[in-house]
Amino acid sequence: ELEFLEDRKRMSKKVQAIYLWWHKPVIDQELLQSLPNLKVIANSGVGMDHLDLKLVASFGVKMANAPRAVSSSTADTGMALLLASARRLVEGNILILLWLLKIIQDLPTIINLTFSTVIWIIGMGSIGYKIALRAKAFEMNILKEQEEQAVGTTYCEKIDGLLQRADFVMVVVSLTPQTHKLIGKREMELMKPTATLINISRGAVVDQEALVTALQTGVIRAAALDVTHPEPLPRDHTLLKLKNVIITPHLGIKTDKATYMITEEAVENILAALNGLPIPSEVLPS
Ligand SMILES: O=CC(=O)O
Repeated sequence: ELEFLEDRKRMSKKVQAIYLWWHKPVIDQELLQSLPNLKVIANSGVGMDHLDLKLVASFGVKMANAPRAVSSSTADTGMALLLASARRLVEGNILILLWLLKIIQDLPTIINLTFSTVIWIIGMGSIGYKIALRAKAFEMNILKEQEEQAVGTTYCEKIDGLLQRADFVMVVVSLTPQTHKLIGKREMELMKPTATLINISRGAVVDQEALVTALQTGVIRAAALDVTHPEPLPRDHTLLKLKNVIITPHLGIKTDKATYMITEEAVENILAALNGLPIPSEVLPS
């Protein structure tokens, strides 16, 4: 039996599974208390930062996300941003007019990806792994230390050297209290002045104030962001005005096939939970 609900207050007590469609409905204590039969919440994406995992688990409710459906799409978006920034595609699309009108003669230099260009992928989960595959295909160098997978307490000791060596820093890590503003002023100052920061995780993983300053003062070359904090940014936000930034509206997984694939994965997770089987993409509270 399926119910499509806009108004969470109308949710029947019989509900056993919720498919969270782009963070809706909001799951809080009140809702969980009102659903005594709830067994599983399946999320329509990979990031679970909108859910209080511990709270949900304390009600004996299982949770699942959809990494199979979203990893490749998100990795493609990350690479598209990397390429667009390196090859100045967005700027080039504007410059073509000035060039054909002979207003400009000299075109800007674009950045090479091959020949010892180094990418550091922060967050070697299912998306990070797919980015690594793509970066390899572009003959980029992936930092060996990646495998050490350092998010957590050992992170601070490791992060500095990697930031200093990377030409492209791709942020893919989940947003948690530990990764909030993980990339701040200090981290950006460690980066090469020629480096590019790409964020496809969550806006709050990067300190946006510090990013604005870093981009304005040449601390780093450029940024390419599919995520910001908040989304969308207010109209007068400086990030929207800087020439060395590309921003897309959280397009990460919004492909033509995504809705189908994500829903299919969510249904698999829900059916497994309802039948008491192992949930393929179960997410546990950390
Ligand atoms: O943002 C997209 C996701 O969390 O999968």
